[in-house]
Amino acid sequence: MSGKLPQKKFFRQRAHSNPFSDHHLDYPKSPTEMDWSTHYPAFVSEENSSELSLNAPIKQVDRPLMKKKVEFADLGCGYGGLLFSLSTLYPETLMLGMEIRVKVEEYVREKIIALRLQHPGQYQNISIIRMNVMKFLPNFFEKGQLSKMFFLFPDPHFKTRKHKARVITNQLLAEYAYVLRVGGIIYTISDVKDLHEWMVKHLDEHPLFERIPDEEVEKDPIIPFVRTDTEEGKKVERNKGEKFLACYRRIMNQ
Ligand SMILES: C[S@@+](CC[C@H](N)C(=O)[O-])C[C@H]1O[C@@H](n2cnc3c(N)ncnc32)[C@H](O)[C@@H]1O
Repeated sequence: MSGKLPQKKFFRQRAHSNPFSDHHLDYPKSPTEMDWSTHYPAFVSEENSSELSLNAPIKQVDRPLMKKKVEFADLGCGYGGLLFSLSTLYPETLMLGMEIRVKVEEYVREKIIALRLQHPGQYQNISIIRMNVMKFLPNFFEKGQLSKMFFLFPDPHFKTRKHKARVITNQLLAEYAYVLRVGGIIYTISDVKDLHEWMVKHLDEHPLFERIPDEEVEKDPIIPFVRTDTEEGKKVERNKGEKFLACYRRIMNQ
């Protein structure tokens, strides 16, 4: 491994991947079966070595214990701009990008490896998984595990018959509410007003989310990165497009 950053031009893939087709994705049967040690080797717990020491009682260790659990999830992370920015800002928080396109996932994975080599000790807290966020989320995360979920410039799926492929729907919100802890935040942003209004409508209607007032949202230190640090956000900036932001807090069951 040279530590050379991957070039995006070799990892291009057509913009849309059908979330309903069979992608032959690997996913754990449940969160306890997920091995995070290969994703975040610097966060593997020292307790594993004592488990394996000669004097320790013999015990089946399926997968290494981790010091931390993933807390931030970027759903449909694309080329990973947000992860790379937040990584050094919150070095002790584990973050995961989730992306359905093979080449795009490969690009982010290679970039993480290269950055870890270039900057020893850094970028250890970010990783990526190729997955369909519409299908297997509760297989990866326990109830209330996540503190932040990002839906940044999701695919708009303009046509009415394609709306079911949007990543915010009533059914999916129930899953997001399950993996997001009470007090956790969903961040949504889009340059497509119709999609923004669709996300706001669904989140407003859901009993487990409440909208965070704009004045409060603007005080959140993550917001500038949400607006400008993803590849899509940069593209909208270049084209002088408008960006519509809406953030929601997970609330308790009434
Ligand atoms: C318009 S791009 C935005 C990427 C990134 N969030 C950004 O702001 O640059 C939407 C991304 O979501 C991914 N995506 C769409 N549906 C998905 C799904 N069901 N599961 C995982 N990723 C998905 C697409 O492959 C694409 O990379």
